[in-house]
Amino acid sequence: MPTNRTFTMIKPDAVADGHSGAIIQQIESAGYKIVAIKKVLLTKEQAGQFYAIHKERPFFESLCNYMTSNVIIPMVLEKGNAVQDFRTFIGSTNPELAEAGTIRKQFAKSMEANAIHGSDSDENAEIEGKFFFSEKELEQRL
Ligand SMILES: Nc1ncnc2c1ncn2[C@@H]1O[C@H](COP(=O)(O)OP(=O)(O)OP(=O)(O)O)[C@@H](O)[C@H]1O
Repeated sequence: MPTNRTFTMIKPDAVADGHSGAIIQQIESAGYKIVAIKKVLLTKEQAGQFYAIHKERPFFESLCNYMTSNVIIPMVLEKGNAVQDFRTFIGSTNPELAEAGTIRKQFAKSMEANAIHGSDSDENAEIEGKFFFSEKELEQRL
């Protein structure tokens, strides 16, 4: 059964460029409630763990370097049909292909530095949320 939560993180480029406030405002305006939020500087090891599924890909090392280049802002969000709707809301991984008005169309710089992450399934949303937040932090009722 689909849950109503997804996991996102504002990536280092968007934080460094001062876009985190605008992105959070758009997320809230689109109807997502913020269940949990923090600011984190990942270690290389943590970035490698988070993106372990990509470890054989040619961009893996560069991705881990990028993800540790500045702080990120991980969040757990709540809304009906959260996972699928949020993927549409942020737009394509490649910003050149992202629809007008999406977060990536507005703020992404490249395929790698693409401003924001969104979980691709309910199962991954739960795993990724627990990567950054304790059970207690995720208990919040909105
Ligand atoms: N070909 C590539 N070159 C460089 N970086 C890439 C490439 N493909 C993916 N990435 C980076 O790895 C991340 C994870 O890739 P994935 O295919 O899971 O994309 P996604 O599901 O759209 O992104 P995310 O999981 O961050 O929401 C991308 O968001 C991007 O930062």
